[in-house]
Amino acid sequence: MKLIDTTIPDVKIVELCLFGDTRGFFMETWNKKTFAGLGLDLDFVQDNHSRSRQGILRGLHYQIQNPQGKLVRVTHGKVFDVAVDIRRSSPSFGQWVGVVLSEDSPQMLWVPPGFAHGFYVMSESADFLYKCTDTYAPEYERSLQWNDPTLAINWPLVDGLLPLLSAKDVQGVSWQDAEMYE
Ligand SMILES: Cc1cn([C@H]2C[C@H](O)[C@@H](COP(=O)(O)OP(=O)(O)O[C@H]3O[C@@H](C)C(=O)[C@@H](O)[C@H]3O)O2)c(=O)[nH]c1=O
Repeated sequence: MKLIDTTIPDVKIVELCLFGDTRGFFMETWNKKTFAGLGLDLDFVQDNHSRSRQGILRGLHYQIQNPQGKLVRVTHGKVFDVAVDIRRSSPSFGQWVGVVLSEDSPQMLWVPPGFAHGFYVMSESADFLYKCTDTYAPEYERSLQWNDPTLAINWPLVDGLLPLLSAKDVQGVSWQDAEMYE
């Protein structure tokens, strides 16, 4: 297992060790000690699994209190996964990282607390799994507009079609009006 840097130092791609044989493959996807050895000393308290069809965009979400760090991966399909730094005090405040995660590549993404997170489904459908460092707190949940012009995220939209959003995400707040972390 190793970490790969992204353009935002706190966001890491986690490259997994995949052992393939005639039966298929095996890989460790979470090992507290190994992660601590890589500098990510994490305590997870919730695991989530969502399934979405092509063109769905979930996000960009964050909790203004009880921020969640998320270790995310895709077990079926392909998504474009995005983390936006919304910590005012951070040198990378307002920057975003986009990474393609798919069933074909043994990679996960570490999205630390203090980031808004979202993903867009590029394949026919996708299964998205993630571990969280804090529990779901809907009263603190916020949705940041996926297509805010200040962020200008380069979503790889299939056939250039607008993504499908939840009612909540349609009401996403602009970068200008969004509550941020200090
Ligand atoms: C996120 C979440 C949702 N739910 C419920 C609330 C609701 O009825 C249903 C669907 O919730 P949502 O529409 O918020 O699900 P979704 O849009 O998939 O929300 C997720 O999006 C991605 C991008 C993230 O980063 C996650 O942290 C989370 O915010 O599931 C829980 O019970 N626990 C949870 O942790």
